Amino acid sequence: MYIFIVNPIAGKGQGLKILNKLKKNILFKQIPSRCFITDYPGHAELLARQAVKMYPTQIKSLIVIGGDGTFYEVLNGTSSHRSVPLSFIPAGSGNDFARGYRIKGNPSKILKRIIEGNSTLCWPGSFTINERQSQPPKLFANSIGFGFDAQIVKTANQSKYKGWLNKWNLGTLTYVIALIDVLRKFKPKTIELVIDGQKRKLENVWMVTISNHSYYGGGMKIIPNTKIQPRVFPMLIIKNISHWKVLALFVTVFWGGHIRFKEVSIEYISSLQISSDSLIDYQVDGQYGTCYSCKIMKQSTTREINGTMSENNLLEITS
Ligand SMILES: Nc1ncnc2c1ncn2[C@@H]1O[C@H](COP(=O)(O)OP(=O)(O)OP(=O)(O)O)[C@@H](O)[C@H]1O
Repeated sequence: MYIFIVNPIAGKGQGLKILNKLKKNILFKQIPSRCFITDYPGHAELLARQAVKMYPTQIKSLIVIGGDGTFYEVLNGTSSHRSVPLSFIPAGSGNDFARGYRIKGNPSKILKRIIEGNSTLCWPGSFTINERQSQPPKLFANSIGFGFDAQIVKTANQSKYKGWLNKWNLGTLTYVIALIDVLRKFKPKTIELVIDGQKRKLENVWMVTISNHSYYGGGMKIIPNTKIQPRVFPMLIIKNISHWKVLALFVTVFWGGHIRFKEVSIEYISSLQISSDSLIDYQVDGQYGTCYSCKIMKQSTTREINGTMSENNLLEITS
């Protein structure tokens, strides 16, 4: 059984268009399938949870047609059924997950690879906001970021120009405009970090971002040449930098040149706790929120991602 969870409004209506096209595809007609359409934000998580309960052993792949936000919801909705393979047919405006996991080609080609069983392993990150111990940690597939990038996501998501630019396939420009807007008023923070058990207090911090793969904000190479690894992920910190230099730095993010700036550091870690006396803005897989503290861990359990270009092509095992 192939389960499709479709966000009809992803990419300004691309989600539904792709599903309707796929329904005419001969391969689609040959496979046992059920399609579920999301009606509201958060619905994909609920649908995914219900689908894995309804078909506990029969799901060959749970296929998301949508953007990174929908994939994030499905990843979390299936977190207690990690043996269920996931697939992603990108229909969103950003599609960083597809870039990071080399899910390329048109939807029919991706569906063919899904059915053929081409797959890659993914180790999602987990995070807990404000140490809410009563709630289980949530998962992220792409990145979690605190500070400047979170404010950019908030501004971009609330903007009127996002929808308009997405229509013209200019999703990345949304983030560039939002960046300039946020830059004018942004104030760096003092934060406390506990990195793999080691405490650090950092002043004048612009952003702290952890990413499971290289891409971010609709194609920016935030941590270039990231190898997806089972036990660690890269953390990027930007601090002690002038407003003007941030602008120059973000121009170079598109080819990964920003990592040469002395204000940028990258280290590979497996756990991080971040806290501050005042509210910290965060974004997780493009969804915005605020917190006083957050605990992030690299998950040791895998998810199988179907429809990628070749098996384990991204993997570098570290011991
Ligand atoms: N029927 C719906 N109406 C309104 N919002 C919805 C609906 N279905 C899903 N959503 C919400 O839409 C948001 C955006 O979806 P998604 O991320 O899939 O697309 P996108 O923003 O176009 O792509 P990307 O995240 O890759 O830029 C998600 O947070 C999701 O919860």
